[in-house]
Amino acid sequence: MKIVFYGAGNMASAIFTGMIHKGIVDAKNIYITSKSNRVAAMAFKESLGLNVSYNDKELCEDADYIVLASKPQNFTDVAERIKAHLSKKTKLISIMAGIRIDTVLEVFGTANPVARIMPNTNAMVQHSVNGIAFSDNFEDKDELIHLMASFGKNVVVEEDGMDNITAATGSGPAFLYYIYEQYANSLIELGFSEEDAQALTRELVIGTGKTLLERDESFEQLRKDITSKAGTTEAGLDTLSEFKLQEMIFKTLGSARDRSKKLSEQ
Ligand SMILES: NC(=O)C1=CN([C@@H]2O[C@H](COP(=O)(O)OP(=O)(O)OC[C@H]3O[C@@H](n4cnc5c(N)ncnc54)[C@H](O)[C@@H]3O)[C@@H](O)[C@H]2O)C=CC1
Ligand SMILES: O=C(O)[C@@H]1CCC=N1
Repeated sequence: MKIVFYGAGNMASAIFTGMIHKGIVDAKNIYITSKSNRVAAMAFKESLGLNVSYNDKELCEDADYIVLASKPQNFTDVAERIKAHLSKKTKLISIMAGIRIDTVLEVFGTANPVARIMPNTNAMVQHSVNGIAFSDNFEDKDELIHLMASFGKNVVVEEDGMDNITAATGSGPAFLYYIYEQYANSLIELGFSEEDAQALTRELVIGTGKTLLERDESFEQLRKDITSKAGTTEAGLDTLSEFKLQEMIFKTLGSARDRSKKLSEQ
């Protein structure tokens, strides 16, 4: 199997690192190319043993999958590199937020099988959530689903569901990291050093994450287990509940979803 990544940035590297670390694809079957960060691409060759090439004919020849992993705004440039060498049998995998399947086909002027994937950077620790939407002519979906399962949980959706999954779990890690940043900043305000604030917040997040891995109680139950009657947690939660946190998060997700829709219209 030959998998070619056009783009070797944050998201592509999380995917191919996850695939190689999980042993689902041999590094020698992965080819990457980029535009700007050639040094980074060569570093991946050194660290992971994959192939780096800038020869589009060589890259596209006998490719089973070509992963379109540039930013949406660079897609047409990437397509120009691939067009002349694209085989009809090659399956196109797009991770570009907001770019619809019919747009991919229109830009290439082909009828290749296309899958839209919406992963997240947790792929680098094999714990992504992957929204997947297939073109109608995509055969042997199970092979790709198996590949994607190597670095995360798959959620197969109709293409209209991709805007929501992009907001919820594609951008989702960034929203949580932002909340963790504010938590650490608040620890500094409480009087902790910046170093301690970062370390304590990190440990808290990792600890609650590991609890969620090992316990199946609901978020609410896990919260209630901490909240002693008339205790410190209850006092804090009484204050927290005065702010419209759920509305803030919903509006945040709504803006990300709307941006995904806007990208689809371009
Ligand atoms: N970063 C994330 O958490 C996620 C990103 N995505 C999507 O993944 C795509 C890439 O995002 P990032 O990895 O964050 O961006 P990035 O800027 O880190 O990587 C973009 C890559 O595309 C390459 N590139 C640009 N023009 C090219 C060309 N003409 N030929 C070959 N390579 C070219 C760049 O050299 C770079 O390696 C975007 O479409 C984004 O919507 C999807 C899910 C999550
Ligand atoms: O911010 C973006 O557009 C990309 C897609 C989801 C996460 N990062």
